[in-house]
Amino acid sequence: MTRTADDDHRNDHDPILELHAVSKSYGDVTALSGVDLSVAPGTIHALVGPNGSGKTTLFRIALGLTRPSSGTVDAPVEGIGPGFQRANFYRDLTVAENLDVFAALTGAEDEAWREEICSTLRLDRVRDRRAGDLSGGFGKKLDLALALLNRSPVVCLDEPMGDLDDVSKANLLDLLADYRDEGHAVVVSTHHLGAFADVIDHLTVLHDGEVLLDDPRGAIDLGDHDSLQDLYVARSLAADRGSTGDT
Ligand SMILES: Nc1ncnc2c1ncn2[C@@H]1O[C@H](COP(=O)(O)OP(=O)(O)OP(=O)(O)O)[C@@H](O)[C@H]1O
Repeated sequence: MTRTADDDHRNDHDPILELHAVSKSYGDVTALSGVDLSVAPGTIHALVGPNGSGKTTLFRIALGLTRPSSGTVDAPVEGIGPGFQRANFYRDLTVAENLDVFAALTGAEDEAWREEICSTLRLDRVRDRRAGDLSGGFGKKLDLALALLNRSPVVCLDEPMGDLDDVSKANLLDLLADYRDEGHAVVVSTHHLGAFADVIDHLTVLHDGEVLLDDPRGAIDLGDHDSLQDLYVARSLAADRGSTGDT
């Protein structure tokens, strides 16, 4: 369910995106089972989990692209900026034309912001290139630019680091941290938790369609683990074995 303008009496600290008891089945495959998720404004919220744990399904439900089998979604009336694992742009248009079309479709009028995104992601050099001819990394950058273009209060980015060069990765982390600091929420689904370790504010771990861990960064006790990545892997392995994974 998307909030309507009349419903939208959020204050600054209310969650910007919430899933309540969301389940999704495909035939006899349970992709998600009773998932609650609450994303706060001004946070970078990482969503991790082994292959097949339900991350993409959760994103698609949050974005309204897939209907949950049960449960509800409370999303902002302004919409969510989607950044997909697979390219989501018009392949026959140039990069610049894609940016123009998406800006027109979403009412994104802030030219300075568009320029900042393009220079941060080093997209400038391929502005006149047909989008379908872009390399994997530049295709990912164009998807990211389109997701961020209209400054949605929340963006959901699926594996945003995939195929990016190291300079662009560093720039993207800075851009996302700034975006967060302006009060927006950034939800990142990734298999590279370590790359986001310095910027994330909240971690949700999915395992077999259920929430295994869901805590603000400051509340996570690493125990004997050296990093969030190590903790996540240990918890996931323990869940596979049916134990708690606490050290
Ligand atoms: N359209 C579909 N039809 C049938 N099963 C599906 C469909 N989409 C997802 N699934 C199943 O739902 C489960 C969760 O898949 P999902 O793609 O959400 O996981 P994921 O965590 O994003 O995985 P990965 O890390 O490999 O991208 C998997 O068992 C998958 O096979």
